[in-house]
Amino acid sequence: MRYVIIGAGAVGGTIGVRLGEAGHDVTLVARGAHLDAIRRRGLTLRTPEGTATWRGPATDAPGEGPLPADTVLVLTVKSQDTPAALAAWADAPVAGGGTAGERLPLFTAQNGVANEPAALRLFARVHAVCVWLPATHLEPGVVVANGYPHPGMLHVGRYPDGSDALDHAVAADLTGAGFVAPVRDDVMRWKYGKLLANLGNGLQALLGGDVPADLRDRVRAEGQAVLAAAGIAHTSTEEEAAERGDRVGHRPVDGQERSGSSTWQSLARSVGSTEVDHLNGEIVLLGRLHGVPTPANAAVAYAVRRAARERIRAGGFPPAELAKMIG
Ligand SMILES: NC(=O)C1=CN([C@@H]2O[C@H](COP(=O)(O)OP(=O)(O)OC[C@H]3O[C@@H](n4cnc5c(N)ncnc54)[C@H](OP(=O)(O)O)[C@@H]3O)[C@@H](O)[C@H]2O)C=CC1
Ligand SMILES: CC(C)(CO)C(=O)C(=O)O
Repeated sequence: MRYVIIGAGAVGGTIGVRLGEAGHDVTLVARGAHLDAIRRRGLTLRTPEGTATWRGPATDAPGEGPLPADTVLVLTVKSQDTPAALAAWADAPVAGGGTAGERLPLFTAQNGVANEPAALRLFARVHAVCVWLPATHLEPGVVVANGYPHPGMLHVGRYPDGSDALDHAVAADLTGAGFVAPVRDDVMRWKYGKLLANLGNGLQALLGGDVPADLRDRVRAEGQAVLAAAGIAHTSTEEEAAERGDRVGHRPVDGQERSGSSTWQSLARSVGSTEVDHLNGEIVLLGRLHGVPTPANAAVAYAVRRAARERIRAGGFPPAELAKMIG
């Protein structure tokens, strides 16, 4: 199998470099200064165990020629970038006829739960990955992965449910590349559990440092109430933690702990958008559909959107204003 990693940032860069180091055929998809840096100097992955630099094909779009029929596409852009990335790759021709959307499998290794239905509009074969992988991408050409002793846990399964031989084959490749990669028949249950964990991302991005427990508990309690009202199954914090055990911890890299959540990193890099509408915003959407009020998640989503628009750097949003909004 050949892997095309669409969005070789923190998560995609870690997965791509580790698969490449394990001997797999990997192409990285990136854009802008990050793509330029990868083309010039390779992609450098810094981990608690040392630094590796991957040198191989990097692109920003499918080429003119057809994609090999054994290509596996792995989508690792932030959720707000999913529609454009899917559109760019769905109609790419595949060797032997047909398009990527018709023939190639697409694995969504992302947070949130809206990427899979979006992918299924354009790709017939969608697999979901629940990603526990603490990584950071702040500098072009460089990714830092703090996971230890494994770089991360990647639950793999068919969307919307079930699992097949390809899930097992991809999980085996990920395991060979150092990840903990269980195959799940109910991968979306894991992803909804992860969604609850990620409701703290926006708060962490706004305030920096550790999220105050009372604020984190408020957004999670709303999330739990909404999922219960919607009848959506999710893993519990205890089940998640037991599964990860001591396999997915983290350590400093070159003396530095991980700086902040993936949402924090979007503000820190001032990219102008964040994933918040697919995290806290997903709870707001489900709350509106099922008649459950979600004022705390709505306030966090609003504040993160404002911070991204006004390019307020991560951790710089006025805490008093936030506390007033959340109430
Ligand atoms: N970081 C983490 O520790 C974790 C992240 N996740 C999830 O993983 C997913 C990816 O997050 P993360 O790796 O942090 O994100 P990053 O921003 O680090 O990486 C995504 C990369 O994709 C690039 N990109 C976006 N759209 C395109 C496109 N159309 N073509 C080419 N490149 C593109 C981005 O470029 P640009 O910089 O220009 O936007 C960026 O370099 C998210 O859903 C996140 O929530 C899950 C667990 C942990
Ligand atoms: C939970 C965490 C921090 C790492 O897996 C994450 O999902 C994120 O930063 O988005």
